[in-house]
Amino acid sequence: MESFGARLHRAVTERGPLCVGIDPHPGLLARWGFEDDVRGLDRFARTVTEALGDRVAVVKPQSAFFERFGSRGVAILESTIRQLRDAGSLVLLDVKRGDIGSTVAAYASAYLDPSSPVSVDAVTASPYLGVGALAPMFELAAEHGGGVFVLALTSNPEGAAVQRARTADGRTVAQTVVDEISQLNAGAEPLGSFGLVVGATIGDTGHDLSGVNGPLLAPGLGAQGATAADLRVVFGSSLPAVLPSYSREVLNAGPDPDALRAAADRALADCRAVLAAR
Ligand SMILES: O=c1ccn([C@@H]2O[C@H](COP(=O)(O)O)[C@@H](O)[C@H]2O)c(=O)[nH]1
Repeated sequence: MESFGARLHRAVTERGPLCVGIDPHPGLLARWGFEDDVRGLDRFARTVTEALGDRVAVVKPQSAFFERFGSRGVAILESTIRQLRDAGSLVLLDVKRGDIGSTVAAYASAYLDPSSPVSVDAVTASPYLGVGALAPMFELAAEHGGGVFVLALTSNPEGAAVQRARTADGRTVAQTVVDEISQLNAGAEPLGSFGLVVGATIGDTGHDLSGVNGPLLAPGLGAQGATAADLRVVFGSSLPAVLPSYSREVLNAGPDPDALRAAADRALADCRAVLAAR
């Protein structure tokens, strides 16, 4: 079984370092001229999938925007995942799950067991019940070639109070998360399967990401105010591992598929210019 890290490395080599989110905000549905209902959700997700599924390395559906329509929204999430995988992009489901270990095992089977209808290539996870509590997710991901991106330094301003608090040994909470994920990826080639979420908005926080040996998902670009140039400030020598992530910045260009593709191409070009100049 090929690891997620290896599959991601190949996807980024072939398609470029870019993740585009599918975030069907009510405001975006309105802007696209779609109703804020299940049909509008379906049209939105299909439009993004058909425009970008065959050219972007990673597509990141935001589960919340599907869940808000109940079981019919989740059914659309299922079909969106299928279509994206058929089109060749890796699917990173943004669900930010985390719980006690026995419940994490159930989340793991939901998203990382290939027999599940909502099985994806990778998920986002929250470490605030302890990184160790996510072990069932790491284990199932390793077994099936999946990936897990754990929140470390999130892009929102509220995150800092928790994530940059100091633990008893003087490290920040975020640095303990970084260090635990680094251990999981030790020795993996060409890239570990366990990633971190580090917002592009956070500036130079002095955290040491040099040993992660896994992908660094960078949301916060575009709508939240960060630019590709900020990636250099946030990530420094770890730039090669960065997977820049845009949602509204690209989605605002829709629903015209050509305009969506052009917006994704622009985002990729902006990031490539920074990542190539490292
Ligand atoms: O730290 C984080 C973690 C996740 N996100 C998610 O990424 C997208 C960002 O959307 P934009 O429209 O590009 O702002 C969204 O789904 C968030 O839930 C994040 O922003 N920051």
